[in-house]
Amino acid sequence: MSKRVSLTQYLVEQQRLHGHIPGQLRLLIEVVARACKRIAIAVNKGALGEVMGVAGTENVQGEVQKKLDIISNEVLIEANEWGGHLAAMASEEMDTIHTVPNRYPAGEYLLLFDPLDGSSNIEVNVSIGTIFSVLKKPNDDPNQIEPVSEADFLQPGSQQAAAGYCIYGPQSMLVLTVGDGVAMFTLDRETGSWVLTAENVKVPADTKEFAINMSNMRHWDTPVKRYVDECLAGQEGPRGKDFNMRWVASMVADVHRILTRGGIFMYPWDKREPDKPGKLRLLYEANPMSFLIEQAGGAATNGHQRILDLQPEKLHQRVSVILGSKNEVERVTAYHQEAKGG
Ligand SMILES: O=P(O)(O)OC[C@H]1O[C@](O)(COP(=O)(O)O)[C@@H](O)[C@@H]1O
Ligand SMILES: [Mg+2]
Ligand SMILES: [Mg+2]
Repeated sequence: MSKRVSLTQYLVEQQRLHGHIPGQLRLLIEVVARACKRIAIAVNKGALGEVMGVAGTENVQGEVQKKLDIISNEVLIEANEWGGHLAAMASEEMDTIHTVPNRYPAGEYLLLFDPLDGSSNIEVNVSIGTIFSVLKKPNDDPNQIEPVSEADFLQPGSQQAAAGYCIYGPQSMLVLTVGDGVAMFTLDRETGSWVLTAENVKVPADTKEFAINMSNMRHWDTPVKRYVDECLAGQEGPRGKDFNMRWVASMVADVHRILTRGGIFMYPWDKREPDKPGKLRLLYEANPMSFLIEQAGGAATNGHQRILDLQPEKLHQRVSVILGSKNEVERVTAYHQEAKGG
């Protein structure tokens, strides 16, 4: 890759080649990328800035909010509020949707985000990130401005127009798909621009690396326990090969590793909270990551169904997540079928 290609150049070229990035979508992606650059700078300041510690409030999920959860949420709202490209936003850190004030021309898109992913790693200087998903506003009749409702956001992940994440690690990187493969950009801190550093990213179908929070093992369902036991049995076991394990506890970092070298990531249902399908959120964690993984040739299920086919019922609903290298995801999913007697 000789000539340095900026995010805008890449989007314009992709539009020329595939025609999937109309002006408003390009603008939206550029605005989100700029907001992530501001969050990257705040994260990078660490204890030198006012970003560490708790905010003293709880979000709709009942989780203690970190200062950086709030700061990142505000940066994204502020950056996108002037409208022109989107009609409303939804966030992990906001109970309900945030519509763009109608003094601005409402745009065609809806933006959903996890403003700060991996919150438990903020204070320990481990990679964290921002995850985003873009949907089209349904029945977008330009002649009648229908007020946007929460129901407009409840679209299956297969309807996403774009998805991505920004990882704030040793490098800040933006990883993006608009449905024509996955591209990665690295933030050049000297010029402040996102520079294309990888495109047509592919996840290998096979892997010897699994990621799951092992401390929950006693709470797992049989199919997950069986799969992990077989990985741990290694060469002498039914898989006939040794597996390695990784768990960063930042979904962005675990998924970034998988997009970079393969692997399987699991945050399955467990009986600690049996009424909850899982810990991770469908609309702004599982759907965008599943779109990226599938666009890179991987797979993503909840153990039973393709995540992108799930019909959302609530804005903050949770889901069991199994994603990554295709053959491993299919194996874990098959174990769920077998357990169901399928
Ligand atoms: O602490 P655990 O149970 O290992 O959970 C880690 C998971 O929780 C998360 O931190 C949840 O995301 P948030 O930090 O955005 O709430 C994921 O990034 C990560 O995969
Ligand atoms: Mg998260
Ligand atoms: Mg979060």
